[in-house]
Amino acid sequence: MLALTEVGWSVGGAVILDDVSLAVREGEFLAFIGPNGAGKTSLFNLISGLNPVSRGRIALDGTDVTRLPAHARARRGLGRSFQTSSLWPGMTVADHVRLAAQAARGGSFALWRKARGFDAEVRATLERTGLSARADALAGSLSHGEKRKLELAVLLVGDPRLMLLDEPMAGVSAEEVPALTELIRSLHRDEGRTVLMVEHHMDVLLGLADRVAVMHHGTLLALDEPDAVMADATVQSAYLGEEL
Ligand SMILES: Nc1ncnc2c1ncn2[C@@H]1O[C@H](COP(=O)(O)OP(=O)(O)OP(=O)(O)O)[C@@H](O)[C@H]1O
Repeated sequence: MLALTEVGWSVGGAVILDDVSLAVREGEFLAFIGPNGAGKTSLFNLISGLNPVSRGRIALDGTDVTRLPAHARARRGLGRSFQTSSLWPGMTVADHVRLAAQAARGGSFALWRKARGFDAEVRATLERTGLSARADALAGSLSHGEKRKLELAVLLVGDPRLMLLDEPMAGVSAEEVPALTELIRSLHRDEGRTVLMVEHHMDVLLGLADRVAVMHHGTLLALDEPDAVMADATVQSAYLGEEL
């Protein structure tokens, strides 16, 4: 479904990503780990089209999308979430989903005009993400876990087949991690979506991922099933003194 061939990214002469090649099959859950600054978010930016690659090729469903902008990749089924929250604190949960639905269906993203319609879709999406009881709450009043759920709800409205989740557990309290983990698991297992996820919670990842990609200094250090990656001597030595 996704193939990266010798992908690299440089900024002002600094090589941030170098020679990253990997292939993801449809329905797979691939986790990305690596120390801070290893290049995980930068790689997601290249895959989603937020930044152009400096070298290499990216293909989606066998089609070269290397030169396609982010919105064109989104139309082909790619959706991504961001490490930092992208919600409007003064807008309700339901209105976030309604506006996302309006934008996804090609309507203008009119903030000044309350998006009408889409009630059934909003209801279903909030139910799907466990947010029904919070429909009328302002996003700013949500817990971290609920905010992460709402970001997923906004993403799901576009019905992405390939989801790039950048640290979806960031800032979430320990009590809220299991519900969020289950939601992400069901997006993959029950709905068959392909998921690429950057996450620092190793215990969460090991239970979700089919394979784990280890990034280190802008390169792909290892890519294998979770147990094999954790047992890999190179990975262990790269992480010596680092928290996995
Ligand atoms: N626009 C940019 N210009 C210059 N350097 C950048 C830019 N974006 C990222 N970098 C650098 O690229 C490196 C990789 O950053 P990136 O955010 O991709 O790492 P990461 O693995 O996602 O880290 P974290 O786990 O902390 O989110 C870092 O050294 C960062 O400072």
